[in-house]
Amino acid sequence: MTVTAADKTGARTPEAADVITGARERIDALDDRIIGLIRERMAVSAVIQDARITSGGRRVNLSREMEVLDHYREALGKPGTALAMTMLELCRGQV
Ligand SMILES: O=C(O)C(=O)C[C@]1(C(=O)O)C=C[C@@H](O)C=C1
Repeated sequence: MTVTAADKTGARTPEAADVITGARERIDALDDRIIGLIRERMAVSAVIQDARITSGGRRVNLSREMEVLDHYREALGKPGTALAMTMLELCRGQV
């Protein structure tokens, strides 16, 4: 049995299936860019952490993390805080 575009998208018409297929391609491209930006952020964060640790400091700086969390919450609301916490974990590991 062949799988149609409508099956894959959940759409009930070919027109809706076309819209969804096109929009999903854009989402996949956006996700690739977001992942690239996250990797870039991880590398920059590592530079900061290495400099601080080499100078005798600690990996984590909680006051800065509060600023980052506020930034995301102000931009995206409460789920932004959860997103920022995941981002910080990716960048500095679990605390
Ligand atoms: O800004 C810093 O001081 C960093 O170390 C970067 C960063 C971050 O990824 O945003 C990572 C760890 C710190 O706890 C705070 C923030």
